[in-house]
Amino acid sequence: MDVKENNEELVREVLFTEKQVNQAADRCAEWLGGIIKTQRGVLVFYMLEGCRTFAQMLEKRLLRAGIEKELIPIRTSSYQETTQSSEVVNIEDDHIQKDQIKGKTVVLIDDILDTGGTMSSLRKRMLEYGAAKVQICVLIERDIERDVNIKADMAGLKTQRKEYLAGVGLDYKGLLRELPYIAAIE
Ligand SMILES: O=P(O)(O)OC[C@H]1O[C@H](OP(=O)(O)OP(=O)(O)O)[C@H](O)[C@@H]1O
Ligand code: HPA
Repeated sequence: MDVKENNEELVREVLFTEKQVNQAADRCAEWLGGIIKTQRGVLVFYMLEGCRTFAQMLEKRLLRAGIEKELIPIRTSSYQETTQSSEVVNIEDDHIQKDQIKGKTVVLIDDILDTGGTMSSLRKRMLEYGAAKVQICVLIERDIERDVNIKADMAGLKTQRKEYLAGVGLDYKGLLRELPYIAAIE
């Protein structure tokens, strides 16, 4: 794919290379595999759209380690085509059997933990459905002070950078999700 087709002219700086992203996915898959193997009936959810790529990376690694686990998608959206989080997080979870969640450990997977709005809404929702415990795993966590009290239990990568990020599923105004590395955009 040429640079133009990939919109790479929008990239200001590569923050994490493809190799670093793969190593981060290795660490997250190992963490997730540990939870799945040691706790019964763990439910694993991942957030569409951004986390599709990271979820596939995890699934591939779990399979390689001999762990077959369904990762269940939930569509969430708060940024739409902007770079600002809205106060309201839409969670589409009609397809999920809520009574299955009661008493279970739930793992929530996402590509990025930024303001924490998305994760805290989802965690609240899972606890309302009766989850015994909610664990959070993200590919990248912004290591910043946030209004919402939330932290990843496992973050493959961390950054204190403030710029909007793109790549490995993360989009910039609907673009750049396909980049194999994580870049600073603005
Ligand atoms: O910590 P936060 O500030 O809530 O941001 C994190 C969320 O924002 C992005 O999703 P978005 O709402 O843009 O939808 P998308 O996954 O379809 O890109 C990203 O994929 C996370 O789910
Ligand atoms: O920096 C970001 N990039 C892409 N999507 C996001 N969602 C929250 N923060 C970001």
